[in-house]
Amino acid sequence: MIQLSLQKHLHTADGDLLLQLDLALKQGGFISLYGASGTGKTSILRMLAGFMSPDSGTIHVEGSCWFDKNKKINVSPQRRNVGMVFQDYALFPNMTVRENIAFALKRHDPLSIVDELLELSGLTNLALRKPQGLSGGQKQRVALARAIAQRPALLLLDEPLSAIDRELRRSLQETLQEVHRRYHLTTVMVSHDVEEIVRLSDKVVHIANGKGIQYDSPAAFFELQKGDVVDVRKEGDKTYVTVLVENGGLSVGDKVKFERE
Ligand SMILES: Nc1ncnc2c1ncn2[C@@H]1O[C@H](COP(=O)(O)OP(=O)(O)OP(=O)(O)O)[C@@H](O)[C@H]1O
Repeated sequence: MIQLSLQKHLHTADGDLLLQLDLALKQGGFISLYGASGTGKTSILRMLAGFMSPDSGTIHVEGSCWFDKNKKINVSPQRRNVGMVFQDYALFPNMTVRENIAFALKRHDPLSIVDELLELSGLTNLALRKPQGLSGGQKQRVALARAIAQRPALLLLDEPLSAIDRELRRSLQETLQEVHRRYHLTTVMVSHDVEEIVRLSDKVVHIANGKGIQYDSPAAFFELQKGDVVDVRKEGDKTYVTVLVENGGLSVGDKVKFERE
């Protein structure tokens, strides 16, 4: 269980904003943060990772306290056991794909984990390449595999797929789904993409006016029903339409499926 109660004054372009967030996230859950630009979504991830200090509040992750303002506890980012994937994949340029992933292993971890992740991410044939020889989507797969290799208590994804074109994004979403199914990593993702949120997450938190409101069904939050168009996107001369074909909405995977026409 992950429990947070955070308060932070943000200095936004429109003046000061008090961000207040109370959240409980069950182990293995996948939650998405959704909201307009500048509402503090990335700041929430940074506070979870330890790169930004809340003004007050607490963060507890699976029984350990990472932050408690009153008790003056603020565990460093290195000791928080967080995996992160951001839009700009920060890979080590001088290491191969395999080495980039292996770098995240803990000391006694078997190297077979790297092979498993290479296979899961469709990177086996690229294992010996350096990052400069990879496409954006492939680099993002490496970043994801590396984040998973450390088997973090919390996986933080900040619009990890937004710089990637439609086709690749779809296949990366499938990889993310598979990762989540296999490793049960508690995941918090920032996304503006309704389709992505409904497909991947089991809860959504809408951040607006400094407050976060949690909804148990992303499909219901977006007021989607069977047959509704979730997303229309033009890419080159093709138009992709995503439709919700089953209304159930409480979880992704078996219950919510998508089709393209
Ligand atoms: N350390 C800080 N202290 C106070 N305010 C900050 C700090 N860091 C960032 N901010 C401000 O917080 C606001 C929210 O930024 P943040 O990146 O969290 O929003 P966001 O919801 O992720 O936006 P986007 O969707 O555009 O990525 C911004 O106006 C930013 O300038």
